[in-house]
Amino acid sequence: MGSDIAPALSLSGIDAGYDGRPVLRDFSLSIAAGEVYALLGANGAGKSTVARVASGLLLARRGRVVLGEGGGPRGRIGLAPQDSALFPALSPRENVDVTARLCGVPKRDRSAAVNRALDLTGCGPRADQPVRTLSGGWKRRANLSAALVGQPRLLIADEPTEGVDAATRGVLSIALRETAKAGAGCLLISHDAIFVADTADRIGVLAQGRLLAEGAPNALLHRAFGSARLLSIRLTRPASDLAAQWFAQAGLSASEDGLEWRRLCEDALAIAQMLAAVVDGEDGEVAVRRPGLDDLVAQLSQAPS
Ligand SMILES: Nc1ncnc2c1ncn2[C@@H]1O[C@H](COP(=O)(O)OP(=O)(O)OP(=O)(O)O)[C@@H](O)[C@H]1O
Repeated sequence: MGSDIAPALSLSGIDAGYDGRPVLRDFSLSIAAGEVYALLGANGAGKSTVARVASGLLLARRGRVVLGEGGGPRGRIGLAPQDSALFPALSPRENVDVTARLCGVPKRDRSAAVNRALDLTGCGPRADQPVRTLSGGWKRRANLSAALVGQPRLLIADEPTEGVDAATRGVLSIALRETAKAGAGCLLISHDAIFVADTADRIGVLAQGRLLAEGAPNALLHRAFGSARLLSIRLTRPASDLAAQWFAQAGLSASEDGLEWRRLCEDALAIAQMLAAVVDGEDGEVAVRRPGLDDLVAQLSQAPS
């Protein structure tokens, strides 16, 4: 993203928390117009707190929140919260229409704006039945449509893919990409590493209220892991003493429950071949894969900050 583009969101030097307990300390983040920025991090890292500060739901004790060019009205933020903000007795179309009114979309443009927002998430086939009768995936689509109807300059989507299937995930990814292409900045909060890898231009990894890494997903993965591969062995019951000895000698570490053994290394394939017969004898499975964003989050969250 070019630095000449005005940020859709700029947070600088933010201190924020709850009941006097700090969560974010001297926290800064900038999202360009046209950019999808994903915040990743373990449970409790502070991701939703960033979203609350950005959307004005939580007041920062210190620091600056600047929206759009010099800061736009709050109506220009579209918020798709983690817990759906829809009226269960109304249909997606009626819910999106209510949000359009609240955002101040003029009456003459409202029907087109509602249709456009429903189309963006592919919500059309379920647009006219009560939200309470919809499955989780369709509710997620409707939730995002409501956030999009005001054509926000900043879209904040908190866990938009929680509990959705692969097809819906694909549709929601395209909806976010289209929204960014139309010039909005998107703050995406997600534990869904596949969705983030498909959707985000940049990611930030948050731990204990601090950004530990920031950059394009592939660049961050390359920086963290280079050409190393992740070797993992999955067992249905803890390894026998002899197998455990083999795994430990090959440099693998066991998970807490003893059912998974892992090692990140350059020669993962060779080690997997060497251990194949031992794993087979334990009735287990061995796999070698490229480390992903969830591995990056786990690695950074474990490292002392
Ligand atoms: N309303 C609240 N009152 C008090 N403490 C809160 C409140 N909301 C969040 N917290 C605390 O603030 C910290 C950060 O929470 P936050 O919800 O921002 O994390 P998160 O990264 O979004 O987590 P998750 O992935 O589980 O949604 C946690 O320790 C949490 O317990």
